[in-house]
Amino acid sequence: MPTTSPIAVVTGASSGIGAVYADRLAARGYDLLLVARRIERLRSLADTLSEAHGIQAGIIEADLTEEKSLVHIEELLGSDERIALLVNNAGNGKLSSTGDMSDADTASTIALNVIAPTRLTRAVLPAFLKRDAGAIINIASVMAFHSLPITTLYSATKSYVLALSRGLQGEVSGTGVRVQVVLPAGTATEFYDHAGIPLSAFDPAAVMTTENLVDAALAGFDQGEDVTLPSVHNTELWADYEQARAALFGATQVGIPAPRYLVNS
Ligand SMILES: NC(=O)C1=CN([C@@H]2O[C@H](COP(=O)(O)OP(=O)(O)OC[C@H]3O[C@@H](n4cnc5c(N)ncnc54)[C@H](OP(=O)(O)O)[C@@H]3O)[C@@H](O)[C@H]2O)C=CC1
Ligand SMILES: N[C@@H](C=O)C(=O)O
Repeated sequence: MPTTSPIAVVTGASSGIGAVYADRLAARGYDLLLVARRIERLRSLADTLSEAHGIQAGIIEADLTEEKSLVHIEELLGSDERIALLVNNAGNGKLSSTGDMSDADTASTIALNVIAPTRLTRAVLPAFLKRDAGAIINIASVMAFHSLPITTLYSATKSYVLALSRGLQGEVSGTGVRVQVVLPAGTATEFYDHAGIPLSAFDPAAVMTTENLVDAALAGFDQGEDVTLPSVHNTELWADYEQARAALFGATQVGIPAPRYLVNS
């Protein structure tokens, strides 16, 4: 039976953070469009959630590093007026030095973590702005502002997601459209099955359960946060970071070289 419930599109919904987002959004009454490559997982999750929450759950088998998949999802995002929320969650990352990464892994991580959320955001934003309603949740990472020798490329892609989200927040300011960027720290998911370093290598005390992560991220969304750091207890740290960032930017706008660089004049 056709419904008028809002639809949440969740990429990377076949496991981990995306699968929990799907459950929580279903519990909030969203119909779902679940996107990933493992169709059997999507089908099982969709059946479970529609049964448990009485919602309609659609599934789309898509490799978001492939053009034809992106075009298909873009067309949906731009045309289905029931779509009210896009969760750009799908992502991967090999934890290795840049030189040790294969060309295929390098391309895959940039395509999935950078190109896909950009394309899907650009597909849905005009419709959200036209309706003056809608929300985009981008899943970045704390690695967006911290690089290690084994996370260089991954950190760069997540830094892009953070910067993209912050810029979008400025673009939609004053409208009914919201953009939230979530920066999880280590979270117990299958991410590490493909990352090259097992989850067991991390301090368990520093790793959050997926349920706690998503529940905290949605609490941040409900509180109207633009930037949500689920594991950071001291909110002043982000405020200080942003204040320092703005001050540094202001200090760049002087038009003359700093004295320490006038060494040959
Ligand atoms: N786990 C952690 O410690 C942290 C994770 N994150 C981020 O959280 C997000 C979710 O990751 P997480 O849940 O941890 O890991 P998972 O590996 O459990 O989930 C990744 C999801 O992305 C999907 N995906 C992977 N490749 C593709 C592709 N080519 N096309 C479409 N979908 C794809 C996977 O589905 P399928 O394989 O079926 O396609 C899966 O559903 C990622 O963006 C990650 O960077 C951020 C900080 C910490
Ligand atoms: N996925 C994790 C890799 O280090 C993270 O983003 O924290």
